[in-house]
Amino acid sequence: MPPCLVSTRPPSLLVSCSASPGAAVGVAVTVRSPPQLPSPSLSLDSTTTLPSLSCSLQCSHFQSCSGCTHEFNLHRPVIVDEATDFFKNHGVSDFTFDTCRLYGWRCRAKLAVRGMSMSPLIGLYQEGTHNVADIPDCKAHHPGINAAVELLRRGIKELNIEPYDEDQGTGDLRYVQMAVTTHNTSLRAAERYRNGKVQITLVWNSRNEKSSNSDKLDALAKFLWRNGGSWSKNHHIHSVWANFQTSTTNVIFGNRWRHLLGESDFWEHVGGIDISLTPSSFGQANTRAFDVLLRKLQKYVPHGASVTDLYAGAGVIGLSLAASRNCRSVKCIEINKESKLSFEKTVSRLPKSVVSSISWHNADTSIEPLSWLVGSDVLVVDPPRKGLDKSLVDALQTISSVERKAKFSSESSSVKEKEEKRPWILRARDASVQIGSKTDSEDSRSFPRTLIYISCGWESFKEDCKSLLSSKAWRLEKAHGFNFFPGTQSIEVLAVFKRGQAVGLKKKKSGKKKKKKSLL
Ligand SMILES: C[S@@+](CC[C@H](N)C(=O)[O-])C[C@H]1O[C@@H](n2cnc3c(N)ncnc32)[C@H](O)[C@@H]1O
Repeated sequence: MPPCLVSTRPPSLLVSCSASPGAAVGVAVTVRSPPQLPSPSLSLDSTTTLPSLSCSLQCSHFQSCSGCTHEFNLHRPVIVDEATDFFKNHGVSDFTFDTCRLYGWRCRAKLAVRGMSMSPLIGLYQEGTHNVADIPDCKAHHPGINAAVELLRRGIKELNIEPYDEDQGTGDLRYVQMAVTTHNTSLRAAERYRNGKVQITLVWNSRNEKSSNSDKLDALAKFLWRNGGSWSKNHHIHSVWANFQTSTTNVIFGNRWRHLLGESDFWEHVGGIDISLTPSSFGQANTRAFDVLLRKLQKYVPHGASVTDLYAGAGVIGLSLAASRNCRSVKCIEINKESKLSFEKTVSRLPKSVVSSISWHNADTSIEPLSWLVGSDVLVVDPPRKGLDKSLVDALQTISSVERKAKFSSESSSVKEKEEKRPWILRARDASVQIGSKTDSEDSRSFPRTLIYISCGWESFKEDCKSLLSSKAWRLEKAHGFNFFPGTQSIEVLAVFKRGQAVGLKKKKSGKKKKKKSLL
């Protein structure tokens, strides 16, 4: 842990990290017991080093903006205590928590644009309203995002761009998506993060680039590029895109995307590989924390394993495993067809040494989930905040009995009969990409023995976890937390489940003494 300095901020005794928001530090903390707060009677001067931390946000937008809900102890959200207890109660007493970067961590942001052209508001909705809080000094944003927002603000004013009016459905600019790439190999590694470049997507209130206000879009894109693009003195813009949206719903993006200026390809480097992300595909907001998570995850996947990656987005997790663990096969399943292009580009940059059979399928995980699992050793799931689809939980709960039946039926019937009785046999699907030859050794009777659950929704994770454990089909083996969203009570969890029950639990009936010993 880094040393802490006592803040001079009255009236309560506050302790703040020695790292300033601009320093954007990364710290790894293993949580074993809650940190001790200093006793109120302790007399401290402004340089006293304490054994505990209370890193504070110090953001002028706190409370008016809904992005951050917690101002203090950024390094250790309160929910970590709950998570530690939860995992302990379920047999994992060595839950760890990586605090990662506390400030400037957000590399992807979707911001609403409202107000007037002379005084635009660019930020998040205030809690429970559709009033936009302007957040030019956001402490969570990568500094490149704040710089790009300021440039955009200037452009809106100078070019008389009309922010969107939700009530009337009028105006030009509805939202902006900012995504930072820190992957600049011409810089020394230590300088790359700080010098990240921003891909700006302007969500334009028109059907397409031929609409009546398209001249304004063109002018705004050129303004951004002239003042922040590769030829400008202050190069911090990577590229400018447009998305066209006229719907009156709250859906941010429409279906039409156009690359306007700058580089069309956007690359980042995480989990040991170069990844491509189009503005339309899912990307993790906290790039560095995601990298820490991926490197931890890799250790739980045996070399040469065959992996299914459900809720795969552009396949970043699966492809990082293909490269780091030399997987026999990697199968990625994702509902958003827009992620396919990013997946293909990422594959094109995988090291030549990767010989895995790799495929990406545009499909809904909740439909016949078992069909995706057959023949895999390891299943990785990374669902949205609401957690796993019910049909997938049901399938995972019954996986052992299905496997037993499949083995029994294959021993006692002909091949043809077997296939008719096995609805989970992998069916050919549309919109799939296959790279490398298909593995012919896929055992159609076996299912994953390891399940790696990555979660950004603590409440739904707890429910899914309890369902999996109650079925006795799975046991929890390891759990780690990551500070993906400092300033909030959300954490990212990586939980590793193994098939079957722990030896100690199976022997439950054979006496108290024995049970205690084997559970330790
Ligand atoms: C939290 S993101 C994870 C993406 C990816 N693992 C990554 O880290 O980049 C969840 C993904 O699940 C996808 N998704 C949501 N529901 C799905 C479903 N029923 N079937 C397949 N994919 C789904 C979303 O489109 C999104 O890309």
